[in-house]
Formats: sequence, C-alpha cells, structure tokens
Amino acid sequence: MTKLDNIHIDALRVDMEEQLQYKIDQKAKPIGSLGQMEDIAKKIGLIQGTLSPVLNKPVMLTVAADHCICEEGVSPCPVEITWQQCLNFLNGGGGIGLFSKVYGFDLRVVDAGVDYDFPDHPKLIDAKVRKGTRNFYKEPAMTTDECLQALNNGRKIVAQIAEEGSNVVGFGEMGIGNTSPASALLSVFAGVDIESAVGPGSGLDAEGVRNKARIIKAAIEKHGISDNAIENLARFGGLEIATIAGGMLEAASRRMVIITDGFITTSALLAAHAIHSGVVDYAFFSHQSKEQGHKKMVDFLNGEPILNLGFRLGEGTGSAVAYSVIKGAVAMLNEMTSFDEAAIYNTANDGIRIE
Ligand SMILES: O=C(O)c1ccc[n+]([C@@H]2O[C@H](COP(=O)([O-])O)[C@@H](O)[C@H]2O)c1
Ligand SMILES: Cc1cc2nc[nH]c2cc1C
Repeated sequence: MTKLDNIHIDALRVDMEEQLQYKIDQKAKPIGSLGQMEDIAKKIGLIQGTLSPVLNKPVMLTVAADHCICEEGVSPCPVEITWQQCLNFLNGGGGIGLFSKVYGFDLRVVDAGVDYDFPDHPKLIDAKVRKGTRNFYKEPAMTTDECLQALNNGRKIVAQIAEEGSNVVGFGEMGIGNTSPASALLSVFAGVDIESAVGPGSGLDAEGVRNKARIIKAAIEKHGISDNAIENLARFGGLEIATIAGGMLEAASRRMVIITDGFITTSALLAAHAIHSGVVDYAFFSHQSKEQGHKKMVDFLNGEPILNLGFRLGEGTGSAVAYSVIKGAVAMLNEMTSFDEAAIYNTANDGIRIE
C-alpha cells in the first residue's frame, strides 16, 4: 500500500487575515515598512488562528543518512563525514551544534539511515531504517516499505516533540551524497531538466557535475516516473529526506511552524507537497541556498526565502539563523507599540499620512 494513513491538514485561518493586517497596520510605522517580516507575522497568525501567536520550545531536527549513490563519484566528500559530523553535532559542534545554541533550538540528531553504530546519547533519536539508502543508479533507493517506514518515523518523532510542548520545528540534514537524490526529486516532482537541477553540492568541479547529471538522468530513465508520490520518493529519495517529509506532514497536521533549510530539506518539502499540498501553508523558507536548483524548488512551491546569505552547508544552519527573524516578526505582532500606545498620530506633523 503506497499511502500514509490519517493525514489531515487544516486550511489556514484565512478568515483572520483582515484582522491580522489591521493589527499590523496599527503599529507605529509606515504601512508595509517591515516588509517580509509583516508577511511572516501574518502567516503565523493564520497558522495558529490567533492575533497573538506564541512560539514554544523550538526543536531542530537534523536528520542523517548515508547514500550508496556515492559509489558513482557524485560527491567529493568521504562518506565517513556523515557519522563523524553527527557525533560532532551531539557534542555541540559543527554549524548546527553552534547555531542551535546561539538561536535557541533544542537540537536532536536523528539517525534515519547512517552506516554506523552510534553509542546511546540523550539527543540522538534512533530511526534507522537501514544502513544507507541504496544506489539508485542501480536499483530503487528504497523499497516502498522502507520509504513508508521512514515517513512514519518522521511523523512519530514530530508527534513526540509536539506532545512535549513544541510548536516550532526546524529541519536540517546531514548526508554525504544527498544532493543527488535532492536533484532527482526536483526533476521528478517539479519537471525541471536534470542539467538545471544538478549542482556542485559540497564542492564538485565542472566535470564532476556533468558526471552527476549523467548518473541521475540514467537513473530516472531506468526506473521511470510513477504517478504515485511515495513511489517516486522510494525510487529516487533518501532515508533522511523521507523521514523529514513525514515530519513536515505531521507538523502541518498539528498546525506547527515548519522551517525548511536548504536544497535537501526543501526536496523533502517537495515530496511532502506531492503527498499533501497543504503542507506548504505551514512552511517558512529560511534562506536561498547557493545550490542552483534550490531557487527552482522555492519558486515551484511559491515560497519566498527569508535570508540570502550564500549558505550551502545544510545541517539546519539556515533554519536556525532565520528563526531570529521569525521570532522578531512574532514579537512585532505581539509587543510593538501601536499608534495609540505610542501616543503619536497616524498623520505626520505636517498632516501627511504616514504610508
Ligand atoms: O543545504 C544546502 O543547500 C546544501 C547544499 C550543498 C551541500 N549540502 C550539504 O553537503 C552534503 C551533501 O553534498 P554532496 O556533494 O555530498 O551531495 C550534505 O551533508 C548537505 O548537508 C547542503
Ligand atoms: C565538513 C563537512 C560538513 C558538512 N555539513 C554538511 N555537509 C558537510 C560536508 C562536509 C565536508
């Protein structure tokens, strides 16, 4: 059976849009002058169905897996970096170990399919389906069952953090080789040609990028494109990508704020969107990744990146940094003085309306 049970995603509370806009326009500022922050504040109001939203206990889920597609020379990095970085994150290191502390996230590292036996750790979640996603140049990346298992693991993990009181989940990933499945999913779900969907990832040269495009193109020709989203995810995805996709669907069904990171977590959102398009209503695109295909993903999903810092690290680093803006947006809606409170008039001294 290639479907997930009981996914229900509510529509946003669009009936509240006018009231939210009114509240924002009463703030002591020219109309629209906080730009995209105003859109973010409004969207969180629509997600939570309130004029006074609250962000509780943000959790960062950095989901990791290995990729046997690396056998085809699609990544310049040794695969051992996946498990080494996971241990590093658990010790507060790497980009996401640091940024989780700086920006106030409770970081959990999720083992969705790393080719390594980790020691127990309070912040490590064991959701290993198998040691490494298969080489999709030769065979489907996952069986349908494995893919469903990963999707359901993501759902369970997010359900658990929601039970613990969180209503904000940032997504990150760690997986040497995972820009290859992300490119394949961009091509399959958004109809983007392979050459435009592929890039250097963690640092391939031009010849390497051409080889990567050739491998992914051959794989898509070999397995074909299904009209079932989960089948496509199983053929070309990754265990961390499927786990993240399931987590995003669960988060949306619980009206949580979802923060996507770069190229790989956005490919998970593409897959989740193909399963249930309503998931995108709950998602914030933290930043515009340098990986060329990322813009195509964001455009396909009608998103607008919050930051553009030239990041291409992954791990959840963009999600963490952009949360500072999201927090500011919610504070603006709740705490910024209105014209009334600031005891200034909605007209300038010379009588010109401030707009
Ligand atoms: O987040 C991004 O946009 C991003 C872009 C390029 C690479 N990465 C990271 O680099 C790794 C994948 O790169 P690669 O070349 O091994 O496929 C993986 O661990 C990602 O976290 C991440
Ligand atoms: C050091 C290192 C850290 C990473 N984090 C995400 N991808 C990565 C790739 C490398 C090589």
